[in-house]
Amino acid sequence: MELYREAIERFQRLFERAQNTALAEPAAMTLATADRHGRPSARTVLLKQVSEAGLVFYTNTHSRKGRQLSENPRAALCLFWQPLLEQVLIEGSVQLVAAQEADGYWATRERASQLGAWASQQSELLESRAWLENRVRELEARYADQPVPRPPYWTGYRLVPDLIEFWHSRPGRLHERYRYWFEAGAWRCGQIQP
Ligand SMILES: Cc1cc2nc3c(=O)[nH]c(=O)nc-3n(C[C@H](O)[C@H](O)[C@H](O)COP(=O)(O)O)c2cc1C
Ligand SMILES: Cc1ncc(COP(=O)(O)O)c(C=O)c1O
Repeated sequence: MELYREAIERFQRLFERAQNTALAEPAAMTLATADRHGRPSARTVLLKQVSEAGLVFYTNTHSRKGRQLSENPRAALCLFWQPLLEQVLIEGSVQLVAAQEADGYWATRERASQLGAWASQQSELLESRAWLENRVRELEARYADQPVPRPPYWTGYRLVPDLIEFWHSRPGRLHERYRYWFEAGAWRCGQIQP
């Protein structure tokens, strides 16, 4: 676990550096999932928490990614912080966060985003923008003067890493790659050819 702790701390230090750049969304990460047949898909999500317990993002469990994760609870993340010329790849298994933890994060979200989570059946076909806007108006009326509760289908996922790779750009494409991975009951690490 010492190597794992080292990898997470290394990630946290890099993430802090990324947050001190001019990047608009340093927490943006590409999340790759696959369905039960192994057919992959990818999209951007925001990293909301990172610790030795894993990396947390929030989304709709009925979305395409949510359905894929229920069929196949493994995922991969890719973060590229251009001003730092640093890339991090993370792979692992994914689990739902505890309801209390999701409630805690939900409470910090902007009210408009909370209503948006109720309004949108994420990843389903949309008949028209007007329909969606009307739904938001209805929800505004329904929850007027009261907190917006967390929808049962909106929660967090925690990716528990079994591979973390740090990539740093170097001249001649001779990049530095340093990989930590879990194998046969132990964490290992080593450099990888560019
Ligand atoms: C910078 C950025 C951050 C995003 N963050 C999230 C997020 O944290 N959660 C989320 O559900 N969608 C987020 N999205 C939207 C997703 O990329 C995606 O469109 C949505 O989750 C539906 O994906 P799916 O149909 O593959 O499930 C973000 C998009 C961008 C461009
Ligand atoms: C649909 C959706 N859900 C969730 C998020 C991220 O969470 P939050 O809105 O709480 O920052 C985003 C960020 O872009 C998003 O587009």
